[in-house]
Amino acid sequence: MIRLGLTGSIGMGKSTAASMFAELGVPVHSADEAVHRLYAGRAAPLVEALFPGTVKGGVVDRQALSARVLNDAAALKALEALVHPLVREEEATFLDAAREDGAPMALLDIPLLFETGHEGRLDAVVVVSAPSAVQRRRVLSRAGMSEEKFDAILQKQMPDEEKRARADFVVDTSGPFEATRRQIEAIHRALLDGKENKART
Ligand SMILES: CC(C)(COP(=O)(O)OP(=O)(O)OC[C@H]1O[C@@H](n2cnc3c(N)ncnc32)[C@H](O)[C@@H]1O)[C@@H](O)C(=O)NCCC(=O)NCCS
Ligand SMILES: Nc1ncnc2c1ncn2[C@@H]1O[C@H](COP(=O)(O)OP(=O)(O)OP(=O)(O)O)[C@@H](O)[C@H]1O
Repeated sequence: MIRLGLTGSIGMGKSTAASMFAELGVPVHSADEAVHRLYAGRAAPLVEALFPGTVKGGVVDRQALSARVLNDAAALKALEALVHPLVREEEATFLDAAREDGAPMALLDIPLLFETGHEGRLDAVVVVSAPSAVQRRRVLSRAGMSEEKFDAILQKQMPDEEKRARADFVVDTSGPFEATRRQIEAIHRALLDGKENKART
C-alpha cells in the first residue's frame, strides 16, 4: 500500500485536496480532525492538567487554548509533545485498517508533516501551494482570523518554498477547483501506475 502524505501551509488547500483524493476512493486521515476528536475525548483531561481552565464541559476550548499557547513558544511545545504522539497513534491505526481493507493507497493529511519529521514514514509527499497573496486573502477572510494571528501561525510553519522543495508532487491551488482536481487525478494515476510497474518488474 502506498502511504501518501499531504501537507502545505495554512490556507493552501489541504482540506480541499484531501476531499478530492477521497472522491477518487482513497482513504483519508486528517490530523486536524484527529486533534478535534482527541480534544473532545481522551486528550481533554491531559490538556486541562497542563493548562488549567482551558477545558469546558469535558471538551478543550480551542479559543482559550489558542490564546494560552500562540504567543508562548514553551507552552506550544508542551502542547505539541502531548498531542502529536496521540495523533501518530491514530494514524497508525488508520493505516493498518486501510491495509487490511486492501486499499492500494492511503492519504495522511498532516499540516506539520515536515516540521515534525514525518516524511521517513511515507512513500511520497504532496504539497499544496499558492502565491502568498492568495494564501493571505483566503485566511484573512475566515471568521475569527486576524493579521496578528495569521502572522503568528505563519512564523511557526516551515516556509512554503522549503516545503515545495521537499515535495515529491506540488499542487498549485491558486486556479479554479477543476484545475486542482486535474492535478490530483494525475498524481493519483502516476502513483498507481508506478506501483503496477514495480509489481511487474
Ligand atoms: C493552537 C490551537 C488550539 C488553535 O486552534 P484553532 O481551532 O484556533 O486553530 P486550528 O487548529 O484550525 O489551526 C489554525 C492553523 O494553525 C496551524 N497550527 C496548529 N497548530 C500548530 C502548531 N503547533 N504549529 C504551527 N501551526 C499550527 C494549523 O495547521 C492551521 O493552519 C490548535 O491548533 C492546537 O491545539 N494546536 C496544537 C496541536 C497541533 O500541533 N496541531 C497541528 C496539526 S496535528
Ligand atoms: N483551486 C483551489 N484549490 C483549493 N482551494 C481553493 C481553490 N480555489 C479556492 N480555494 C479555497 O481556498 C481555501 C483553502 O482552504 P483549505 O481549508 O482547503 O486549506 P487548508 O490548507 O486545509 O487550511 P488550514 O491549514 O487552515 O487547515 C478554501 O476556502 C477553498 O475554498
